[in-house]
Amino acid sequence: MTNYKNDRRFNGSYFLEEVELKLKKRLDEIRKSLSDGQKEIDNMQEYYWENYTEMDEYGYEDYDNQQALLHQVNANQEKLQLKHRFEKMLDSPFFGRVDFVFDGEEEAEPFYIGIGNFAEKAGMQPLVYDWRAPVSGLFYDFDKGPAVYQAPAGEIQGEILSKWQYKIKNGKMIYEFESDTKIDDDILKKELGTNSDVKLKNIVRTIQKEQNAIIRNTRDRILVIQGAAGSGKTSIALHRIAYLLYHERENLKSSNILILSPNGVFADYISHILPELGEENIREMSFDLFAYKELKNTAADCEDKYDQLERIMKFPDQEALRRADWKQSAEFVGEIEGFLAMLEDSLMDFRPVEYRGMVMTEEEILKLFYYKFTETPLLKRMDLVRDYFIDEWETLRGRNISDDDKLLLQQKFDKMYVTKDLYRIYCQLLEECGLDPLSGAEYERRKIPYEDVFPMLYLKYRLEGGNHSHKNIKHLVIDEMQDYSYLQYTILANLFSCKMTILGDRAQTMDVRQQDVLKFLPRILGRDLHKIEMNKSYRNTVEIAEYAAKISGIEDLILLDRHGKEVAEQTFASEDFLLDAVQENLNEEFETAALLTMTEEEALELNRLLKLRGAEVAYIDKNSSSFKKGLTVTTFYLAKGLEFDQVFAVRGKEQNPLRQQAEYICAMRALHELYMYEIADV
Ligand SMILES: Nc1ncnc2c1ncn2[C@@H]1O[C@H](COP(=O)(O)OP(=O)(O)OP(=O)(O)O)[C@@H](O)[C@H]1O
Repeated sequence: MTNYKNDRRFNGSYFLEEVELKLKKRLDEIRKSLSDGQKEIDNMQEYYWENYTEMDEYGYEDYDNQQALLHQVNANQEKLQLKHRFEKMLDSPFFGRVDFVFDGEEEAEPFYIGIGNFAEKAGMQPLVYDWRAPVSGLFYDFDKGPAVYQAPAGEIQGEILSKWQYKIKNGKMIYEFESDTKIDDDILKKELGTNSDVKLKNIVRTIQKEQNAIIRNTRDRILVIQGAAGSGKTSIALHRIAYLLYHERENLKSSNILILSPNGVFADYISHILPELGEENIREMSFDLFAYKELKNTAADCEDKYDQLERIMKFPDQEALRRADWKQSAEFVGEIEGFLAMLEDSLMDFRPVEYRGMVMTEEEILKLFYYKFTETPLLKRMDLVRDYFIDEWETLRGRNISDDDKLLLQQKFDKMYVTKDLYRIYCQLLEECGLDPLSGAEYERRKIPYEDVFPMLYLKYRLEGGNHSHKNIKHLVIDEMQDYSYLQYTILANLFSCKMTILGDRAQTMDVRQQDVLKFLPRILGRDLHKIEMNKSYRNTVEIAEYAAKISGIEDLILLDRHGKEVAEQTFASEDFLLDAVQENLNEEFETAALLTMTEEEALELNRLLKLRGAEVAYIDKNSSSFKKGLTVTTFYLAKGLEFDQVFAVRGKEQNPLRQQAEYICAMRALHELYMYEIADV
């Protein structure tokens, strides 16, 4: 074996200089080619406008021109993406290196790993490998010694001689060292010890082995990750998407992926990771918002999930809680199904239809309705009977029915439904179940309570058929899985039959009881779902995580050995004293801090008092779409999924049924310092 240590390729600093030169050269070439490409596009357009009147009458020439133009535009678009990636890489071309000897060979090969592939010329062997490339798996999964990775051609075996980690900033080597262990704990602690940001960080430099296994899992159709707060679920889900986009780029585009996320602030918080990893951003949607849009023709307004939470905390009524829970359960889905079977008769008032000499008897209608079109959802079925009638009439008479008459016929057939109003039908369902119907008869006065939003949506789909606008979605990501009910998953399973990554933490359920969705998910999504548990928490210091674990009763949490200040608990006589303490403890050296309350009313009041003191604060409400550096005031439920360097949590009142979960959620938002405050009852 040659002394590979003398080879310049094995010296990170030399290699950095070389790569930077080559990156710059390649960037110059791309810029030139982009500008040539743009000139070509301009020329093509000019040629088109000058000549289009003389092009052949069949449009062949026109078509060829358009195709050539499209081809050039696409080529430029690809070059532009490459340019963005290389510009980013110029700042930090690589962060790791594995020296690997392939089985049967003598010499080691250095594999440098960065956020993207980089080769001196397109098609040449990369100088730097994308962190998602097969060979990069060596960096995340193995120590020194025998190692394997999965290449497209099969398993590649060999030996890792050494592993290196680098920190490069603005093109300068900040540090480089050889590390024996997987991803050195010291580096991880250093990364985690830094201040938080208003955006979630990318973790490519320090992905852990168990996290890597989830990111690179392409085998399982449905992957469910139950992970403790701060275990990296959201980070992993986003890196997994980047990985899948890289590996399945032939048939998976960013437009084929959808994230179901809890709210706008969270969506903004995670929005930059994919672009940072060189991928396009993906669509994000709140399931609540989706439901409201679907029901906008049924009622003028829908209650918000957060309004329901506020009500539970302010007026805890056991009976109401039980009812709301029941309406989201498998049992209620069964009730709806029973009701639907009954509706087949009770909703109908059949009568013969006569039109210009042709009569369809009641018996004929019944036959079509209950036999021929029985598979069609109830509220859509009569349309088929009507179309059948129109078809028959037009065939017999040899002429078409006018649009006005068709409308008239539609009214005749529609009259056979006692009502087509989903809201009224839903009220009937509630009455059948012995519950009070909803109030407000006219559309403008209707506001659907949150507990009825998804049952009504379920009923709508069963009566009218599902929404098919998501047919192009090939991968669905559901974050905060514990906050979706049996009924919601049933609806989701009907809307999406694609691959899914589902992640959450039962200890952070925003309900009175913790919910383990894994108890019912296999029944809804199929038995082939794969469940993974993650108990290691990365976000907080040991002091904070241990304190939070006590609140929730979690015992199996594994903590990274990062220490900080003890958690401070204090009771104050008034809000003013509490705010004095917040302002005293606010540390300017941190980037972000949050004052978290249980209810919106408390958050608004503390925000108002802080503003009166002239403090610079940002307030997050349910319509906010981002959060800012400095101090933020909000409720625990809107802070879910986010993290802050310092957290000042204001504990709830004893009778608040969400108190335990809320305190756990607040505590786990803190990276470095946690203050648990209380205002004494007077
Ligand atoms: N391998 C890693 N390297 C560096 N940082 C990591 C790693 N894994 C997780 N983190 C950090 O830990 C913190 C928590 O990650 P993330 O928000 O993804 O966790 P989560 O499980 O979704 O948390 P929660 O359920 O509380 O919202 C983030 O700051 C993230 O950057």
